[in-house]
Amino acid sequence: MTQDDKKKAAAQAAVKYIEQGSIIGVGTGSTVVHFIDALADIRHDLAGAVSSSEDSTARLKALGIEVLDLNSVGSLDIYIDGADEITEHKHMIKGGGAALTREKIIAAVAKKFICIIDDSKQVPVLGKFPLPVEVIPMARSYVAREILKLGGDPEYRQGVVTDNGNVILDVHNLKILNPVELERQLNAIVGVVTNGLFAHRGADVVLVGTEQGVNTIE
Ligand SMILES: O=C(CO)[C@H](O)[C@H](O)COP(=O)(O)O
Repeated sequence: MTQDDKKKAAAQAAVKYIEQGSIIGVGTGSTVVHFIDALADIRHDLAGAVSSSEDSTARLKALGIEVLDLNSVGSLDIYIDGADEITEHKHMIKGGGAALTREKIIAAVAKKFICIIDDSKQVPVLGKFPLPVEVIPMARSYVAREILKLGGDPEYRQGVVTDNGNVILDVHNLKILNPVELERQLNAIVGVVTNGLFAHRGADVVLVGTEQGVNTIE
């Protein structure tokens, strides 16, 4: 079984959490692509979707699923998205696909966050995967210097502009023992839009694709 097979199995398992007539939040990434594909069978049961990226929006629309502005949605029952790393406490690093800010906004609104991953994403401590930080372009060098003071090694993700018109710094060499505090510290740097730590608002349910099938962590 490949890593992609495991992603697909986790993504398909998420469909059963969707209630008829609901509006769903949809993340970004290769695991979410499998999830959107799995929506084909139930697309007529959905009242619409809120999307975290232009890529997911295009895929949802191609299936005939209406994509709604988050501002027009009073509440959101469920958000489904992948992760780059996740701990047993359901704290995550996200943003490998540069969609972290919209992902974090939708996750904040949603009542339930379902994280879909293959088992390579499970880690004891966050930080091996470089932590993405979305930054206003003119603040890039200043933010990089502030991140150095926090003990991380920021690297400018060349050639990437987020859907919000900003840039990404990937922060290497962090051993993140207190993700809630680091999330707060990074967001307090002027010029940071948000960072890829999802600790203050972690996942509620994790669906893990493994060789043996899909494990559910509630
Ligand atoms: O946070 C994300 C995008 O910004 C993705 O959820 C994360 O990068 C995982 O991606 P994939 O499903 O391709 O492994």
